[in-house]
Amino acid sequence: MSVDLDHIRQVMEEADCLYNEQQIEDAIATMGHSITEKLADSNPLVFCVMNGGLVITGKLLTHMQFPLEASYVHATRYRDQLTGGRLEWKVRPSQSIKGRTVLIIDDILDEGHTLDAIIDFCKEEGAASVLTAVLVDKKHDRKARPGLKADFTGLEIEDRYIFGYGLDYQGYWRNANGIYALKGH
Ligand SMILES: O=P(O)(O)OC[C@H]1O[C@H](OP(=O)(O)OP(=O)(O)O)[C@H](O)[C@@H]1O
Ligand SMILES: Nc1nc2[nH]cnc2c(=O)[nH]1
Repeated sequence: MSVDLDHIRQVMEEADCLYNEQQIEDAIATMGHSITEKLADSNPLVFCVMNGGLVITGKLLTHMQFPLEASYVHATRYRDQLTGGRLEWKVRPSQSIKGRTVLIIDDILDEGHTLDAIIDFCKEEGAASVLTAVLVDKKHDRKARPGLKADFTGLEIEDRYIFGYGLDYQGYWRNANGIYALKGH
């Protein structure tokens, strides 16, 4: 499918900036501090959830100055759409997680089906403990489980379709250096 780059540019021009770069960087530093307090002595295995977790994971890792192993998993359920579908695993963890402390990092906890499925998988594989960190938590009452929260959350966000800092609009603008809401959504 060909992409209309004029449309992609127009989406950015019309979007509302909900958090700017400084606000996000401050939130990431605070998350890094909290994670360090909790996990510094646990030799964790840290998984980035591709693709959206790419930016937050890279930035967060530099605030985690203790021994850890970093890797990635790839799971998707939106596939360039504005609403989620069935979770598709593209890459499962490649190393053994049995007995390990696992930290899963993603860009957003929206309904939470993605994180829930990854948590379940890690537990089934015998992880000693599974913790989660997300840059943004979307405020609404459609969570996969009532009260579902990540262990570490950077920012709360209103119930709109957002992009930037790893989050995409039709595969674009993951590189935007702020968090933006799509006009009209
Ligand atoms: O809480 P949920 O409602 O499950 O949604 C959150 C997930 O949706 C996005 O992934 P997406 O499936 O769009 O893939 P991507 O990371 O490649 O953008 C995002 O990166 C999270 O992983
Ligand atoms: N880009 C993007 N991906 C999502 N995945 C789940 N919710 C969202 C959202 O608001 N924006």
